[in-house]
Amino acid sequence: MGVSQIPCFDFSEEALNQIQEGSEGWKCLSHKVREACESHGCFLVVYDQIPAKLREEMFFGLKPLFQLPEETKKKYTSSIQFNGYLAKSQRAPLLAVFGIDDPSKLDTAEDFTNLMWPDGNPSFCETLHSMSSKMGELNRVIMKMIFESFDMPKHYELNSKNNSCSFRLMKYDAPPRDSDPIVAIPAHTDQNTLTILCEDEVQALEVFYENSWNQVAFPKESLLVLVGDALKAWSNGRLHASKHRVTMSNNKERYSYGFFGIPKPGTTVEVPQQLVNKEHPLRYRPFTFSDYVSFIASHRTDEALEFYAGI
Ligand SMILES: O=C(O)CCC(=O)C(=O)O
Ligand SMILES: [Fe+2]
Repeated sequence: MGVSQIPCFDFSEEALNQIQEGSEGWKCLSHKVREACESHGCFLVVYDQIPAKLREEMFFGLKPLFQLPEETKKKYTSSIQFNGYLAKSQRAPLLAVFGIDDPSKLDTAEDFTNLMWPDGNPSFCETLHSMSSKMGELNRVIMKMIFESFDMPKHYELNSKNNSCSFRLMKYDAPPRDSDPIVAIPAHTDQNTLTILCEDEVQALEVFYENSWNQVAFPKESLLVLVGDALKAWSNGRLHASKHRVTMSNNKERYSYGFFGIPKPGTTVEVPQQLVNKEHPLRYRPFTFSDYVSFIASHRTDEALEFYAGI
């Protein structure tokens, strides 16, 4: 296991205030972000615009949520693939997940919390709504930087209209005492565009680069950003989709949550003409994102993107 040398960028309010969108400083940071997406497929951002109190409230709210009876949790279903309540499974034996449809919309957050707590839970509803809005804003800035680094700001406008999100809340049970480490989510790439993750104090997330697994050490107030298959495909394979997994090795439970940027149902993922040339011949055929996700649901395979859309 290597020591984490994941690129880390300062996205603090103070740092971002010094660079206006479109300025030289902004372009320079956009370029570094793109380089990290090409070399590692992931990077850390120090992001103080999520107050420490909001982070605490999020973790504080997750515990009672996952303690609800299984019948209650199962009531949360969704028409979007991999959203809804996903109980522990053979593939992920310690993990339970809520994949929630875009809770940065207040009514979606309310529908979810009213279903889980029939008397309502306005404080957790507000926490979920605020956290997903703040992570959504960070996603917007990073996507904008990536598109600008390719000198394609117009494509950002087009893509942002078709972008939605899924917010995932995750709980990993503690492995039995004295057990060997347990792979709680096997190695995978995310299918979506960009994922932004936050974990509690139990460090268990690993990313694969330079031929080895590296545990992610989150600096204070940081989040991990990962490139997914849809963004890799859009970039004609220039950006690298980060392979990652979760390995639980202590007798402690773990909570994490993440913002998953996803193209809206029916959106086509297509390599723009500007990214195809002699050096970079077309690598992926256009595909409908939701069809790709349905394909994965029935054919879990390594290199799914190459298999499904590779030319
Ligand atoms: O729990 C984590 O930190 C990672 C979860 C993850 O990789 C996923 O949900 O795709
Ligand atoms: Fe993942």
